[in-house]
Amino acid sequence: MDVVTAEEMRAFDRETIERLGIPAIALMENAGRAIAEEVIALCRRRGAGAGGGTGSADAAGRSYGAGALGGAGGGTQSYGAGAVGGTGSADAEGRSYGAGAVGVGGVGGGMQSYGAGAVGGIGSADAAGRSYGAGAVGGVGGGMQSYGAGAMGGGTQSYAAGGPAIQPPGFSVSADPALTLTAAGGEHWLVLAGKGNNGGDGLAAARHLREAGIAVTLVYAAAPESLAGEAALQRDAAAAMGIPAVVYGRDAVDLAACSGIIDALLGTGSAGAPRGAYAELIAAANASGRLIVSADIPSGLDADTGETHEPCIHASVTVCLAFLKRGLLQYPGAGAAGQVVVRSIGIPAALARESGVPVSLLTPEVLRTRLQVDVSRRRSPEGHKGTYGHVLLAAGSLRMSGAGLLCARAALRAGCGLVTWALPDKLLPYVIGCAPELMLAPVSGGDGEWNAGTAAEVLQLSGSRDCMAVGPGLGRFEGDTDWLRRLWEETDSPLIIDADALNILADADYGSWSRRHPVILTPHPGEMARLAGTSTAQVQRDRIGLALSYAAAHGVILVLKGAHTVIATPEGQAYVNITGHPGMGTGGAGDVLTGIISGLLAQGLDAAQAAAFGVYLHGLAGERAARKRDNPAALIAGDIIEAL
Ligand SMILES: NC(=O)C1=CN([C@@H]2O[C@H](COP(=O)(O)OP(=O)(O)OC[C@H]3O[C@@H](n4cnc5c(N)ncnc54)[C@H](O)[C@@H]3O)[C@@H](O)[C@H]2O)[C@@H](O)CC1
Ligand SMILES: Nc1ncnc2c1ncn2[C@@H]1O[C@H](COP(=O)(O)OP(=O)(O)O)[C@@H](O)[C@H]1O
Ligand SMILES: [K+]
Repeated sequence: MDVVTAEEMRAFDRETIERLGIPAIALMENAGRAIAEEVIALCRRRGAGAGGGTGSADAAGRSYGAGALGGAGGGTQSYGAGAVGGTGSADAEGRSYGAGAVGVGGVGGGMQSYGAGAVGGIGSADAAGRSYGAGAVGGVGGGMQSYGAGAMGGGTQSYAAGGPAIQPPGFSVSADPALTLTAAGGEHWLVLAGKGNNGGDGLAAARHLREAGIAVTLVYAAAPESLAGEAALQRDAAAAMGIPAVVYGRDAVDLAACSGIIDALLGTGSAGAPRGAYAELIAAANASGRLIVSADIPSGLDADTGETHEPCIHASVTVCLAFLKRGLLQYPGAGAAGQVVVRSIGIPAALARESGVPVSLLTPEVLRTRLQVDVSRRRSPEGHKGTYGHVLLAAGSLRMSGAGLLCARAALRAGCGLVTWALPDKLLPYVIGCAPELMLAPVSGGDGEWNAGTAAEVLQLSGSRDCMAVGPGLGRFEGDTDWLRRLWEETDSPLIIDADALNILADADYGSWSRRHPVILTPHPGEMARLAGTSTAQVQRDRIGLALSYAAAHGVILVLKGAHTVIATPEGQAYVNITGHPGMGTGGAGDVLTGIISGLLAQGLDAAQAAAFGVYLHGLAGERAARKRDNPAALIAGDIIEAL
């Protein structure tokens, strides 16, 4: 899934309108419809009657991709419960990716399920039960009557594993379930409309909600006469339908007197902190305690950096239009957006590909198709330990031997054939037997610390290894710059640099160091700040932007760790990972990541593949490890290794 800036988004808008000839109003209509569909799905899920289900796409609260919100329908009539969810894809962890595939939805247990499973029916799942591609999970029709293409005929369970949809015999008919709410009586939504196109999207959504029987009131942030272009057309259409409207500042408005709020105040055209009526409406909407659905981005969010201005909407759901915006992936914006659903509005996805949008969400599909990673990690039936490569690790010191041990064990669990851990010889008696699978290579360090003279020994060891990881628990020592420079310039395999080895780099002018093989740097934000000569806060201000520019300028693969880790390549690509868990904020979790990446490198993945796939697997393992604990706060780094 491509991730765009506001400027890229505007260019794709323009191209669609000017080159393809699709009128701007058509895009806005699609946007309004998409927003309305998500609001209706929300109303249905919170038990307004029809769906009865409380389905949510993602136990971890993340959902990217159209249809991710589809839930299970258990009511007597479930129009579209699951049907809406029928356009997304989900992996076994419940995360949903991508437009056009099948969401977690699609389970219809109602007496009549229109669309439950209906959309599903084509696709495939891998052996691990993860489902990729269009239609993968859908197709479970449990209703007494199932209408719709792909509905699996009312059987108890019918899985559409790759097969074509089976039509029930006889006459069939389908309605427009995504825009239908059978019991809309209790719903009254306010649509907060700005005067730009974001407001226009909200106004278009209002008409569809009204059609679904939901009471709607428009709240204009500016005088309606000040709207122009397509937004003005939407204003007039809403007025012609008799949708009630008030103007903030002129009429009395109580934002708590509703069942939900559509935030269509500011979108990608927003500049700086919200001003005047916009700021007041945002603050009042947040204070209302009502559910907020944002159009495109939460108003007050910087669409590129993810900075939240004061004030910024705190949405439950953000219906992101056409392409995922960078600011929705970067904290704190990611926290203000709630569940993100990316919906197509008629701007071809190929535009982003063709124009070389540099940032992608790291999904299994992106790993497979853009990075060409074999995510199934197939082992050759005739493979042996030599097939899967040999990691050399230079790590650990007297006070931080555990970092080396964690890293080495993680490399083994990542599936490499062999791991040799080079460590100061004084440590040897203490770590012997800690991980019997490891090979230990003591280097001269009488006091348990590293010293500059060990470079030759490490280089000697590296000669017959497939990659080298340096840094976890290393400590600093006299002459460490020259020591690292020798490893950098003379190792004949990919190098991964972490922890204190990053701090050595930060103090060195390493731009002049020569290097023939790829280097992966894995800084956390504090280490990144030292590398880039800036503050941690500045690093966190726009992690994607910084990672892209640093990796390109220094010719390295950069793994900027932390929630939503960014992997950037020297060629100018970046991948944003969304696996992981806050429980992973624990000492040694980064050492585990370094081990995983080196284990993958040894198996022959290239540096970008190993970094991206390593980060992805590390996050998944962290999630699994967190689920095993009574409370995720109890998670420790070793648990992540065991969950690999
Ligand atoms: N063809 C298009 O351009 C499409 C645009 N779309 C929507 O249009 C949005 C972008 O629309 P616009 O470019 O019109 O911009 P916005 O609607 O985001 O906002 C621009 C308006 O807000 C005002 N404004 C900007 N910053 C402000 C601040 N800090 N405080 C108060 N007022 C501020 C500006 O004066 C202007 O009137 C997208 O986010 C999306 O929702 C969609 O309808 C799809 C198609
Ligand atoms: N909130 C979070 N969500 C996802 N991943 C996290 C979160 N907090 C930490 N992590 C991950 O845990 C690891 C911590 O690494 P690091 O800070 O280097 O720890 P250490 O130096 O103790 O090994 C990183 O991979 C980071 O991305
Ligand atoms: K908005």
